[in-house]
Amino acid sequence: MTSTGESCSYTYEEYKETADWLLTHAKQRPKVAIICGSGLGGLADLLVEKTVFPYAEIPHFPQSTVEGHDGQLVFGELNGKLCVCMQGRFHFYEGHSIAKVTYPVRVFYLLGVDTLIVTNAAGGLNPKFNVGDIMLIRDHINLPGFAGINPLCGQNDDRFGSRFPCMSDAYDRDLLRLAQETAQEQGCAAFLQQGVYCMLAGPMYETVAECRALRILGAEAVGMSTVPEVVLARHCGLRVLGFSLITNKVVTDYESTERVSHNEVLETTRMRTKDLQKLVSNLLSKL
Ligand SMILES: O=P(O)(O)O[C@H]1O[C@H](CO)[C@@H](O)[C@H]1O
Ligand SMILES: Nc1nc2[nH]cnc2c(=O)[nH]1
Repeated sequence: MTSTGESCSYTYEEYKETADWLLTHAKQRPKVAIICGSGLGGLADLLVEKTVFPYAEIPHFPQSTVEGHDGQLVFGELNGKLCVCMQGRFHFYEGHSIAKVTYPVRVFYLLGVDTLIVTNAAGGLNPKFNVGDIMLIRDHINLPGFAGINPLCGQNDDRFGSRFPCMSDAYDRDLLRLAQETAQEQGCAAFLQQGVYCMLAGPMYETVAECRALRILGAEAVGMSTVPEVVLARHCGLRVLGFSLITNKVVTDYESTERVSHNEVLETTRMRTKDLQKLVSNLLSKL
């Protein structure tokens, strides 16, 4: 890893060393990678024939520091599909560089993964959304990217992807359709939404004025993750499907007495995690 001032990047060889270590130690060769959001790591517990690697044991792997993110990589089978699950993701606000936050994505690519499923906990900006809704991510707004915090900044490595990747197709339309169909079949269409996720660096939640501004920008859910991983996944050609669990409604009114907290966020994930797990698991059987 090289680090100059605020920027930091990994070499191709470092990603390769991690991938080769995992290929040596794991029996499975997954095609699907799943990143579990805050309080949503239970999905990885459903895998069978598991091989579990605490992040601390994996060469070059970063460490999780946030409650609700366990910090282990789980290989196994879910509903007939070989998967690798990140039980705990990395966030920029934890002090990780953006290269660290996204490190696992290139490792997944080198493992032979072709599809990335991302999940997160997010605040609902769209007034039609309810707490407990599952929002399929149709698109995102990379707000830190507007300010130059982007995992693709720096020298491009053509072995991963091109200098100027397209992002107008960031979220795979076929996978979105499949997720909708699956939700209909399992009877959870009533709380399924679709919308635009906006990433802010965090770790503070938003002010009233910020929430109002985000709505004007077209954001429908807000969180502190996901976008960097998706950008890097698209750079190396992975198909992406994303789910935001709406854990709270953002405050857009100065008279409101509601105060969001991470406890509230984790409580909502507990209420809806089984539905989300079922949705991902049912969908996997169709891939
Ligand atoms: O995006 P995930 O990791 O699911 O978690 C979301 O919830 C946490 C805040 O409660 C932040 O980490 C935010 O990004
Ligand atoms: N930024 C942000 N992240 C969240 N994660 C869960 N809820 C929220 C929220 O309201 N705002």
